[in-house]
This record gives sequence, C-alpha cells and structure tokens, in this order.
Amino acid sequence: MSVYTPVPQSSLASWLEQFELGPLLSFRGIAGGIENTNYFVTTTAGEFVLTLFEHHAADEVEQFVALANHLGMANRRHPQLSLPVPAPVSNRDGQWLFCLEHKPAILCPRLAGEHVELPTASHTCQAAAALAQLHLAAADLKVQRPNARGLDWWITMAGTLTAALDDSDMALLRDEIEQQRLIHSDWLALPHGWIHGDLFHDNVLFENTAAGPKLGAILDLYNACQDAWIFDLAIVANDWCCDVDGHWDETLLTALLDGYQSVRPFTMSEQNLWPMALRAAALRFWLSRILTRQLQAAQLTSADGQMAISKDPNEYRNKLCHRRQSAIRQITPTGGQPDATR
Ligand SMILES: Nc1ncnc2c1ncn2[C@@H]1O[C@H](COP(=O)(O)OP(=O)(O)O)[C@@H](O)[C@H]1O
Ligand SMILES: N[C@@H](CCOP(=O)(O)O)C(=O)O
Repeated sequence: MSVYTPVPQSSLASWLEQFELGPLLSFRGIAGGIENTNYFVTTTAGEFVLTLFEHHAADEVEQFVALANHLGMANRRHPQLSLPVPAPVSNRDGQWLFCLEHKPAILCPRLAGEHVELPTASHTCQAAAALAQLHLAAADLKVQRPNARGLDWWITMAGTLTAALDDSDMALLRDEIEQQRLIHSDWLALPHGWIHGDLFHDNVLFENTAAGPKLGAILDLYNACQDAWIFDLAIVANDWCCDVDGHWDETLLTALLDGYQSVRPFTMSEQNLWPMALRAAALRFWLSRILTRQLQAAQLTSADGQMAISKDPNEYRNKLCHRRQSAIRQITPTGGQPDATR
C-alpha cells in the first residue's frame, strides 16, 4: 500500500490536539494513493483525510490549496456547479499547513462517495461537465503554476531514457516529441488556464442516490497547473473512455464530449488539435509512469521503501500508438466555436 511515511498513533493523537476536532478514535492508511501518504482519520467530530506530501515542498502545497479553496468558494457561491473539492481544516490559530514526520501535511474533511471501477456514460458525462466547470471557475485565480510535465520535461526525460527503453520505443518517443514540438506554437494559442492535470477515474468519487450516481468528490489536485484546457479533457478521455490498449468505448467518449461541451463548447482550434492533445496526454503519462517505476525501484533497493502501487507505463505507450494510428473522430459534427469567442 502507498503509505510511505508511517505516523505513530501517539504522534497523530497529540498533533490532533491543536484542532477543535475532539480526540482521535481511529486511523488507517489508504491503499489507493500513488504519490503521497494518506490516512483516514476518525475523531469525535467526524472523518478526515490526513495527507503527508512526499514530493512537494510547502510552497507548492499552498498553490494547490489556493486552487481548492477557490473552487470550494465557487461551489458554495453557485449551487448549480458540481465542484466538491476537499479544502484543508484549520487549527485553533487558523493554520492549515503543517509539518508532520518531516513532511508538509494537511487535514481535509472526508468527502462522500466511492470509487467507480467501470464508469458508465452517466459517470463520464458528470466528470467531464465538472472538469469544464473547474476550467471556468479557476479562470480568475491569480496564482500561477506552469505545467512541470509539459514539452520541456518530455525532452529532458527522453534524454535520460536511452538505456531504459528499447530502440523501437526510443524511436517512438523521439518521433512523438518532435511532432508535438512542431505544433507547439499552435498549442500555446489554445484556450489555456488551470487544469486538474490528473482526473483519472480513481480521483473522483460518486455517491449512489435514488436518482442515479452523483459526483461526490474531485480529489488529488496535486498535478493542477496551467496548460491547454483540452489537454485536461484528453487526459480524462485516455483513462475513462477506452481499454488498456486505447480502443475507444464510443458510448463513453460521446458522453465525455457531450458532458464537457454542455458547459463549455470547443473552439475551432481545440477541435483541430484534439488528436494531438490525446497523443500528448498519452505521452505525458507514459513518461511519468516510467519515472514512478524508476523512483520506486530506487526506494526499494535503498531498503527504506514500502510496497507501493505502481501503474504500468506500457499501457500509455500502447495508448499513444493507438492514437497515432487510428483515425480520430471529430469532436462535434458541426464544427467548433470560432476561437474569438473563447
Ligand atoms: N477528502 C477525501 N475524501 C474521501 N476520500 C479521500 C479524500 N482524499 C483522499 N481520499 C482517498 O484517498 C485516496 C488517495 O488520495 P489521492 O489524493 O488520490 O492520493 P495520491 O496523491 O497519493 O494518489 C483517494 O483515491 C481516495 O480514496
Ligand atoms: N494518475 C496517474 C498518476 C499520477 O501522475 P504523476 O505524474 O503524479 O505520477 C497515473 O495513473 O499514471
């Protein structure tokens, strides 16, 4: 499980004394995370999630939390929105960012809902609509955070992988980066803003209601940054709407595109660059999964690592190959909005 930093019960109990949350009743590590250490924590005041950031400095955490607070406020101000994002709880002094076991740490309310293993059209449509709402609601947030896993990072990563990849994967990687480089000025002209950056289906919770599934939580804003909005939707498409080899589920893809465009229709330039956005999104997670594997292997050989969930990088290589080979369907039958209206 992905608990990299153990927190002893006595440390947690005394740390919790600074909040108005009553005493610790129970806690347990959360197996599902990849990057950070997470615990479910129960006190007499309710259920919370403790996150210890394994790879982020305190100032980066402040940026994510600024985004979470901004979205949370938009959600409260506009009840028609569906942006349930967890924002941290403050202690008696108003402090919400802490150092626990030498790591930046926050405590958030546990939001309602469960993970969905096999999203349906309803799940996918709601997630896509929420993503478009997130894009619009974050547009007036002043905090800046460029994408640290964009083109420059792909080029740097490729330079480190000559020994790790075979010749055909290396050729694929180099060619894809070159093709992305060629359209980069068009990419920069796309509608941009804050993106979630990692809205995989394991980062969304749904509640079961009498009226059907209802989006309960949007989690893990820790890859949030500024980039092209359709790149964010392409990340969702590649995870929610196809099999591990990249073959589309047309029903889910239609639900995704309809859900997003019910809130924010595409511009012409977004429609044109959608195929390249799908490829860019596949490339980004192929590379980050390779890096995660390498870091986890290094941790285990240094003997201080614990069992961690590691996702298969080749899934995203295969999706990239599929996106390069297949004819990509048009986003809208009637064409996108002129870019001037964005
Ligand atoms: N506020 C929350 N409410 C409910 N569950 C949460 C909350 N935060 C995290 N979780 C649970 O913890 C899991 C891991 O959290 P996540 O932020 O995705 O970690 P990581 O960054 O390590 O991938 C989530 O998939 C979810 O099951
Ligand atoms: N959801 C991602 C993991 C998160 O991305 P990272 O860049 O923070 O490692 C995946 O499934 O690969």
